[in-house]
Amino acid sequence: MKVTVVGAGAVGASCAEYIAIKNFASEVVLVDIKENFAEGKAMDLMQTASLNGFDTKITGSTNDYSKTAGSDIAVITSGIPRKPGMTREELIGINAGIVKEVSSNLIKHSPEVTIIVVSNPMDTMTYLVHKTTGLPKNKIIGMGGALDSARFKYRLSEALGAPASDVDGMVIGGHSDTGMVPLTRLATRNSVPVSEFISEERLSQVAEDTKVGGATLTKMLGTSAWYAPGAAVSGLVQAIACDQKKIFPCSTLLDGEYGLSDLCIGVPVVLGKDGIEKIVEIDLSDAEKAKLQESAEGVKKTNGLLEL
Ligand SMILES: NC(=O)c1ccc[n+]([C@@H]2O[C@H](COP(=O)([O-])OP(=O)(O)OC[C@H]3O[C@@H](n4cnc5c(N)ncnc54)[C@H](O)[C@@H]3O)[C@@H](O)[C@H]2O)c1
Ligand SMILES: O=C(O)C[C@H](O)C(=O)O
Repeated sequence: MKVTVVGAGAVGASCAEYIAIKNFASEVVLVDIKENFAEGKAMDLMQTASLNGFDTKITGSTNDYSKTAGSDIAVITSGIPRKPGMTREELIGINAGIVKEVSSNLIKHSPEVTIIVVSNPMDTMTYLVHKTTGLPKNKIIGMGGALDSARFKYRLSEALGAPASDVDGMVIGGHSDTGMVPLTRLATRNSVPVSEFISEERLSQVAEDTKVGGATLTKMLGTSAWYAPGAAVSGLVQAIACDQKKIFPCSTLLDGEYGLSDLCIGVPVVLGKDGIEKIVEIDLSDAEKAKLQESAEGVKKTNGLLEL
C-alpha cells in the first residue's frame, strides 16, 4: 500500500506520522514545493521508526511526482492555512490553484489513485478535484466530518464528564464555521441518548463550540490545528487501505442523496477498498434537513467562486 501526502507542512507531516505509527502502509511519500522540506520531514520521521516501532518507509520529494507513481491513496494538504479572524472560504483564491495543479500531477502518475482532500475550503476543493481529474466519484473523498465529529465527541465528553471513548456522535454538512450540523439528537453515551444526562441548553452549547472548533484553535495557535486533522486523515486512509467498511462523515459528490446534487458536502459514507462504497442516507428530522439545506447553499456559493 503506497500513500502519497502532498504538503509536508503541519497537517501533512502529522498525517504521515499517524499513518506510520499505525503501521499498515508499506510506503508513504511526502511531497512539498519547498526545496528539501519534504525530504527533511521524511528523514526526521524515519528516525522515529526504531523508537515508535514501525516499518513504513517514508520518503520525501521536492515536487517530483514521478516518486509518487503507483500510489493507491493520495492526500492533498498543500495550501495555506487560515490565520485568526479569517474564514476557511477566504483561502480559496490561493488554494484553488494549488489543488488544481497538485491533483493533475497526481493522476498523471497514479491514474487509479483514491484522493483524500484536506486543503480548505475543503468541500469546494473536493468539488474542484472532481472537475479537474474526472476520477470516479467513489475515489474522491473530502476530510472534514471525521475531524468535526472528533471535536463534537470531545465537547460532549467535557459536558458529560465522561471519557470520549464512552461517547458517540456525528457531524454532517459543510466543513465551515456556520455550515456544520452536529447531530445532537443522535449523540449517545454508551448507547444512551445524551439528552438523558445533559440539558437541551448545554447540548446546544456543545453544538456551537463544535462548529467553531477550528476557529477556536486557530485563535489560540496563530494558525490552524494539525494533530486531530492528521489523526482524522490517517483514520480514513486506514479504513480504505485495510478495507474496514467503517462509516465516517465525508465530503462526497451528491447526486440526489439528501435531496442535494452537484456539490460535495459531508454525509455518512462507508469507506473500504473502493473508497466511498456507499452513501448512507439516515432519516433526518425536519430541523436537521433544513440545516443541511442551508449548509449546502453556503457550499454552493463558495463553489460559485471557482473558475472552472
Ligand atoms: N479539512 C480539514 O479538516 C483541515 C484540517 C486542518 C487543515 N486544513 C487545511 O489544510 C491545509 C494545510 O494546512 P497546514 O496547517 O498543514 O499548512 P502548512 O502551511 O503547515 O503546510 C502546507 C504546505 O503546503 C505546501 N505547499 C504549498 N503549495 C504547494 C504545492 N503547489 N505543492 C506541494 N506543496 C505545496 C507548503 O510549502 C507547506 O509546506 C490548509 O489549507 C488548511 O486550511 C484542513
Ligand atoms: O480551522 C481551520 O481552518 C483548519 C481546519 O479546517 C480545522 O477545522 O481545523
